[in-house]
Amino acid sequence: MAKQSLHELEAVIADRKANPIQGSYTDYLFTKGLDKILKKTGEEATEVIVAAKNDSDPDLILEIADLAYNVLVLMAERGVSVDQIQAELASRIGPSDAKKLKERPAIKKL
Ligand SMILES: N=c1c2ncn([C@@H]3O[C@H](COP(=O)(O)OP(=O)(O)OP(=O)(O)O)[C@@H](O)[C@H]3O)c2ncn1[C@@H]1O[C@H](COP(=O)(O)O)[C@@H](O)[C@H]1O
Repeated sequence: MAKQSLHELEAVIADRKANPIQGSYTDYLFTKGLDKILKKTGEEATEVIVAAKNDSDPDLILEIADLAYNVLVLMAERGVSVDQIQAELASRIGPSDAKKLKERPAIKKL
């Protein structure tokens, strides 16, 4: 199955911002501006909550993908990168996880 990484989608969104294309939904959001992007992000977050609460709703993955796309558009609008989010998440790795990571090479040597 074809996959698209967050970095790849980030690059497409950045390209739409730099080189607007007629009919592009991403360009439509950037043209409407921050308030529209925030409104759509809030709507998509609500749709994720509704789908997650409903066991028989088949659309949870679709709704999470919509939210991820909207958050990436919001990040581009506010100048936040996927790398920055990854660095922030990495900085939160707890002491026990850091210890486990340090122990890995020692285990390999055995
Ligand atoms: N992942 C997405 C993505 N997810 C959702 N959407 C669009 O988001 C819109 C959401 O529909 P809604 O009914 O909520 O909104 P609407 O009624 O169309 O419009 P408004 O409510 O915003 O006024 C749809 O038009 C979807 O096509 C997306 N549009 C684009 N992408 C990605 O962005 C790339 C670039 O897309 P374009 O900018 O359209 O070229 C695509 O190749 C995709 O990878």
